[in-house]
Amino acid sequence: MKCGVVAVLGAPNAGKSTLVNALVGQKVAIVSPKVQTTRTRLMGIAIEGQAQLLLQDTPGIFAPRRRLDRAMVAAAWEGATDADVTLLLVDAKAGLKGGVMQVADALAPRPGAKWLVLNKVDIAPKAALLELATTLHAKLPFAETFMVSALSGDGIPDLKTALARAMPDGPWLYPEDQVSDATTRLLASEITREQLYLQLNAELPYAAAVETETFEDRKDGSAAIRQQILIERDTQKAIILGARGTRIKQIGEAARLELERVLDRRVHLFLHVKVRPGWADDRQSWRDLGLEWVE
Ligand SMILES: Nc1nc2c(ncn2[C@@H]2O[C@H](COP(=O)(O)OP(=O)(O)OP(=O)(O)O)[C@@H](O)[C@H]2O)c(=O)[nH]1
Repeated sequence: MKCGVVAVLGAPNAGKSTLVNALVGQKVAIVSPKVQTTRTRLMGIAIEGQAQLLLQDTPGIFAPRRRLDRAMVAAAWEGATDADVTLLLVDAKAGLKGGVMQVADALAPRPGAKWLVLNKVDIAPKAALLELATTLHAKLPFAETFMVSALSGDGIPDLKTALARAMPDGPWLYPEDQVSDATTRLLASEITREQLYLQLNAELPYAAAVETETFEDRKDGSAAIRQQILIERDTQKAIILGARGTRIKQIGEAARLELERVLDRRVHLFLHVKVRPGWADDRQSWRDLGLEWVE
């Protein structure tokens, strides 16, 4: 038996969550076209032959400003500390944009094997791939290089096989059927948060948090889930609710359908929007949300 940790690092929007989902073979991390969607540290668990891969999905690395942003950066590096293999995931279409070189610099002194994974080959021009790989290899001696599309699954089986081979010998740390270390409650919060990112414009999703208050198993096999959407101001509440509540209804409906797909059961979802000024700077709010506080 083999078991080890794979950290996935990269600039915001490189496709880290999409890659973890592709390797696990099902959705464990939420994905959106907006940067810095990933807020909590999450581990996806994949199995390949005799090997169990513990995949550390990390928030995108960028220059931290707010406390919440600093927490994300801290979580990213923590995820990479004990990794047997660290993947530097690069959006091949965006190339070196978005701070890729800074991530590579910071990665250099870290222990463990470092592999380069160029993602989004489905939309990146072929010529750019080779050039990008050459530039990054000049910067850091990566032991392996892969070209994949986390979205279409192209190249993913090869990467997974290679990762399995690189894992150290040892017993599996999680049961065979476990796909992530997130609680069902946290997953439920994340799925609603994903809809906020997909359905709300501009900065609003970044000012919001989702807390699952109750998760009730009903006799008929369905789940009743009550969640609070925390935001900072009344004006934001009006936007999330929409005219006659149409927006929140759409958010709830889409989140419910996704929850039913992921949990494989019927779901009743009750959303409540609550204004909590300054929640992002409040220690107790963080604890309620399952986030680790950073000074
Ligand atoms: N065309 C294409 N799009 C991709 C691919 N992988 C990811 N994406 C898209 O890129 C966007 C960002 O993907 P995420 O997986 O959320 O990226 P992330 O690196 O986790 O982002 P952060 O949360 O900002 O750290 C989403 O719209 C994905 O659908 C790919 O292989 N091809």
